[in-house]
Amino acid sequence: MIRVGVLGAKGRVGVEVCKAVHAADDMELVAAIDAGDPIDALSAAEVVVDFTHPDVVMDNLKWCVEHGVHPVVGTTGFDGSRLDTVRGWLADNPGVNALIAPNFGIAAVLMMHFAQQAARFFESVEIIELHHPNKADAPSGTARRTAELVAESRRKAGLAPMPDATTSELPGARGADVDGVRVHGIRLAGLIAHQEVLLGGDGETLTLRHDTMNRSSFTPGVLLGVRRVRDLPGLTVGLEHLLDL
Ligand SMILES: NC(=O)C1=CN([C@@H]2O[C@H](COP(=O)(O)OP(=O)(O)OC[C@H]3O[C@@H](n4cnc5c(N)ncnc54)[C@H](OP(=O)(O)O)[C@@H]3O)[C@@H](O)[C@H]2O)C=CC1
Ligand SMILES: O=C(O)C1=N[C@H](C(=O)O)C[C@H](O)C1
Repeated sequence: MIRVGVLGAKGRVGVEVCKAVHAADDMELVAAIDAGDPIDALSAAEVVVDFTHPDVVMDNLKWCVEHGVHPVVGTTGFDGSRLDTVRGWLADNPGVNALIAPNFGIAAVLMMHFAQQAARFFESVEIIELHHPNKADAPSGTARRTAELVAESRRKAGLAPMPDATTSELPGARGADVDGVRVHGIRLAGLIAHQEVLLGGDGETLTLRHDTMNRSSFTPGVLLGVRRVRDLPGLTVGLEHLLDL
């Protein structure tokens, strides 16, 4: 049995993670912590799943690593500098591993993978992410990561910057620039989490679209991460590394 703790246990995703861990034959839910609860309850866990908030996730991660607990993190807000900080903590605490994934949905991971594969064939790529209005961060972690993967593919293929003749714009009208890729964020009541990657070339376009219909869709990926994190040395970023893509 894997002893699992959950941080953000009363949140939209945390509730689903607790249910999934509870239902798994090979896991025991030893701690379910939310804001204001003492974190020490997590000492009984081997693996901790974090779905909290970008403002608190670094403190949570530090606690886990320093207490020999392997974190599996779905919380977003990670940039290169935060990831380097986590790598430093892990280097100081050998034997502890961490998995951070901007999206644990299998279809979302495939969408990112397909975008990365397709990017080198197109002059233009832009990303539209659409989420519920209670989301704290923009752009979404998934969109940020997709843009980085697209940019990496374009660099490897030696592509020129994307054509864009805009010389006059209202601030924000062209979205955020993530590694040279434009990302547009929609916050709309009724939505959960959705993303389109638009790829354009000479006389044709390709649109990759992913839709999250319910938050239980994240739990198979989370459980996979919980089962595997102890055997993944150091920091792993992205669920794709656990899938045979
Ligand atoms: N990687 C993935 O697949 C996915 C990632 N996410 C990300 O996960 C994060 C959470 O999303 P969501 O569930 O919608 O958010 P919610 O706001 O619904 O849930 C977060 C929960 O964490 C609690 N919390 C806040 N601070 C702490 C703390 N220090 N310790 C323990 N619990 C705390 C919050 O309490 P309170 O409300 O009282 O502050 C809340 O109950 C976001 O960053 C989101 O982008 C979401 C979906 C999928
Ligand atoms: O906040 C959310 O809801 C989601 N957050 C993650 C992100 O920022 O990419 C994953 C998914 O989009 C849902």
